[in-house]
Parts: sequence; C-alpha cells; structure tokens
Amino acid sequence: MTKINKAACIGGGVIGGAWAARFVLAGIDVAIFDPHPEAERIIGEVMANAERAYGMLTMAPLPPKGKLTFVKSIEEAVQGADWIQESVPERVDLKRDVITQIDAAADPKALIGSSTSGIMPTDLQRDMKHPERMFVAHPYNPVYLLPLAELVGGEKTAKATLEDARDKLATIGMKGVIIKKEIEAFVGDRLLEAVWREGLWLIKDDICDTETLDDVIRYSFGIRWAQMGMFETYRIAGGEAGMRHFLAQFGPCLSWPWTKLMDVVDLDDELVNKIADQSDAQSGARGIRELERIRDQNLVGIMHALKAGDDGRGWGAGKLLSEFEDHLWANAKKPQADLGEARPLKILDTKVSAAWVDYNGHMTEHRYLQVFGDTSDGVLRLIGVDLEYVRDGHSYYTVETHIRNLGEARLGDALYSTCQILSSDEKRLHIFSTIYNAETRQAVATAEQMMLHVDSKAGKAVPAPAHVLDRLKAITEAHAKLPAPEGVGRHVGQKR
Ligand SMILES: NC(=O)C1=CN([C@@H]2O[C@H](COP(=O)(O)OP(=O)(O)OC[C@H]3O[C@@H](n4cnc5c(N)ncnc54)[C@H](O)[C@@H]3O)[C@@H](O)[C@H]2O)C=CC1
Ligand SMILES: C[N+](C)(C)CC(=O)CC(=O)[O-]
Repeated sequence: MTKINKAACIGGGVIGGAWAARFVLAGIDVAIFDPHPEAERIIGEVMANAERAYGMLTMAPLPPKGKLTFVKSIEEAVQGADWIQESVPERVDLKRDVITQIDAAADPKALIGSSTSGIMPTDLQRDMKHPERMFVAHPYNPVYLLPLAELVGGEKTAKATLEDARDKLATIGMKGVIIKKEIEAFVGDRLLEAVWREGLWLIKDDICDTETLDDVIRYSFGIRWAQMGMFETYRIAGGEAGMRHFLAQFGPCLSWPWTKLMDVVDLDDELVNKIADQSDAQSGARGIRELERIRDQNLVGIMHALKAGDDGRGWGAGKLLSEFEDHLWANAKKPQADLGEARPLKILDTKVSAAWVDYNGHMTEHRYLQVFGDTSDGVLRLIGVDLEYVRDGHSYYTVETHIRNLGEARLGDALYSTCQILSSDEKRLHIFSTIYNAETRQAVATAEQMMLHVDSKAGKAVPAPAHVLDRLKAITEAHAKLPAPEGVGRHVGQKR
C-alpha cells in the first residue's frame, strides 16, 4: 500500500483540525496553515478529543504520533507534503484561490484534496497548472473517527489520482469511495440536505420540536442506517419478496407526495430564533467539546458493535476498523524481547480510557481480562503465533483464567503488562501476567492462565509445530530460573 509521508492542512477549523488529528494519530507529520488567531488552541482541543477517542477505539499499536507544526503560509505548509488537504470556508472564489496557491508551491506530484461539501472539483481546478492531481476528498465530521471520504474527480483529474488517493486513505483507516460522476454536493450531502430540508419544514410548521425530531432519528432509522444504509435496509423491509415488493408498495407514495423536498424553507429571523431556542433547550446545558466527547464515545461504541457483526467477521465501518487494526499490527515494531533472558517479558503499554471506567470510578473488571488477553496475544506473537498463523488454521485458546485485582486503575492511568511463562509443553502453555501502574510501578492485577495449542478447523488440541516450540522452549527455560510469582496457584475461597 502506498502511504502518506507528510501531510499539509490548509484551514484548521472543524474539518481541517480533525483531518490533522487523523493524520497525526496515524503517525504522519502535519504542517498546518490557518490565519485564525486562536488556531493553535482550537486545534489543540480537537487533538485532545481525538486522542481520547482513539484510546477507546483500538488496542492495536498506533504508530508514534506524527509531529504537528503550525506555519505562517501556504507555501511553507506544502513543502515536502505528498497529501495536501484544503479545508477553508465553503466559498468557491476563496477555495479556488487557495488551491491555485497550493498548486504553485507544492511538489507537482503531491495529491491535493478539497474538503468541500458540494462545490464541483472542475470549478476548483480551473486555474491550476497541475489539475490532474486535484480532487474532492469530502469527509464527515468528526474526520478522525468517521472513516468515509467521497473521492470526486473534476474534468481534469487523472483516474490514477483517485485510485492513489483511495489507497493512501486506507493506510490511515479511511474508506475512499470513488464517485462515478461529478455532481454538486456529491452523494452524502445530497441525501443529508434532503433530510435537513424536511426537518426545517417540520419545525417551521410546528409538527414537532428539534428534540422530538432528533429522537425520531436516533431511536429508529439512525441506528439502522449505521449498519445497512438505505437500500439493504429497504430490501429487508420488502419481506421475502425483497426490493421489488418494497418498490411496488412504497413507490406510489412518492407522488402523493409526503414530502416538501423541492420547496426551500425561508430561514427568516423568526425561524432561525425558533430553531436556535429549541436547540438551546435541548442541548444548551452542555458545551460543544462535551457534546463532541459524548458523540465520540457513542461512535466508538457503534463501531465496536459493528466490528463484532456478521458473527465476528465484522460489518461495514466495523469491518474496516478491523482491517485497519490488522494493518497496524502488521506495521507495528516487532517486540525485541530477548527470549533467553531470565526476567518476565514486558508486553504491553496502555492507558485507562473513558470507556473502561465504571460507576465506581475505576477500570471495570472485564477490561482487566481485555488487557490480559492482549498480553497473551503479545506473547503469542513473540513465539510466531501471529495473524497469518491464525489464518492458516492454528492458534492457542485460553482454557482457564484466574484474575486477582490488587489495586485500582483510574481514568488516564498509564499501565504496562509483563508475562512470565510458568511451564510449557507440546500443547500447553501456562503463563502468569501482571498489570502494573506505569507511574507507581505497583502491581494492579495478576492473571494466571492456561492455554492450549489448537487446530482451529478441527476444534481440538494438537501439538504446536517445531518453530513455535523452539521459541517457547527458550523462554520457558529462561523463566524457569525465576522464582514462582507471588499468587501462583491461588484459589478463590476463604480460610476456614
Ligand atoms: N463542518 C462540517 O460538518 C463539514 C465541513 N466540510 C467542509 O470543510 C470545509 C471547512 O469547513 P469547516 O471546517 O466546517 O469550517 P470552519 O469555519 O470551522 O473552518 C474554516 C477554517 O479555515 C480558516 N481559513 C479561512 N481562510 C483561510 C485561508 N485563506 N487559508 C487557510 N485557512 C483559512 C479559518 O480560519 C477557519 O479556521 C468546507 O469546505 C466545508 O464545506 C466538510 C464536511 C463536513
Ligand atoms: C453540513 N455539511 C454540508 C457541512 C455536512 C457535510 O458536509 C458532511 C457531514 O459531516 O455531515
């Protein structure tokens, strides 16, 4: 996969700031130009929310963060960048001028994406010297979490540019969808504008208030859309006769008509005040950053649910997340543990994220199992049991776990884990892992686990191959020189 080496963000507001966060968290250096006097503070706040969201989103090893640099001009920002993202306000004259400046200063091969929500790329590339590398990459807010970008070429955009952009986006966890024909507002905003237009009429005509309207979406088709979109959902709604029956039953309603789609509501002062007041009553008690954090946590939860969809194979945005995680693991620095060293292996560094904390204000119990599970996965990778090995039909399954909770882990605490191999043979692997608080170095929890090497297709324990056993033996022999950790073999019970 071709990757992005250095990015430039021109405009760092709601969208440009979140693009910057997406790049930086994918390990890419970003130069950002935005003349707003408070750009650094605003982008800093977006970055903080994005980092918090990624802490919840994935346990896969993110690369070291890219460097974010604020610069004083477009020319400075684009130096050395191979992906330049324009996210200035939605005005065709301003965007065209900015894109023409980018074009003049950038490497002629650098890709130039515009975040425009609806302006045709042909209008934006008009004055460029190298228009073939310019396209629309229309993202969705928040860009650091929502993975889609609509890729739209103008009359002068090369086909290869769109394909290159799609491949590069995959390396930062995004799905680039190439739109076949250039059209104002592309696909997503065509749909969203139609719904928004209806919503404005429903408020103006006093059919409902903003909160009721939002409830109608979020308790019903909003959840449905996140997983199957429109046409797959309606196929199911057609019952066993599928889409043809659905069209026959509901097609005629289009001409009754139920909607006011082509009438543009007059956003006069009265309606603006009405909507703004209702919105204040609905959400005004919380600040924007707080609402963003609530939104992000919910989005992460939805993506996690989708990752488990289709019987664990993953579905939609969850499947994409899973593929991105595979990519992160494949590119992660391989653990450099000396297999012959007589000390527990240091496996994992992590942090207690907001989604891990329960009503007692500390890390909830199943998250300990998650960290121990990730620790044993880390040990397995060290002995050659990686995703490829698992795909080839063999793995280790855990058959017994005993966790002891020794201390509290609170929101934001940095943790690390170690693992000591207690014993191993052809099929069995007996381990003892410990989670430590990285600051105090105190043990927070321990887990003793037994794993079995299995043929996953046959569903039974089988001996591991020689190359795995050789590595395992080296660690087991080295760890045999260590004292048995405190707590090994403990059972649950009271002294009588
Ligand atoms: N807000 C949203 O939900 C979405 C917006 N977009 C698109 O993203 C683009 C940016 O929109 P937002 O981020 O919402 O706007 P915004 O108003 O939050 O940010 C625009 C930023 O551009 C900066 N700016 C103005 N002139 C500039 C120049 N000459 N050079 C560099 N920076 C300049 C401003 O200081 C501001 O920080 C628009 O094209 C919009 O259609 C796309 C998807 C969603
Ligand atoms: C309102 N908007 C047109 C700027 C919205 C978008 O372009 C996409 C989104 O994030 O909803």
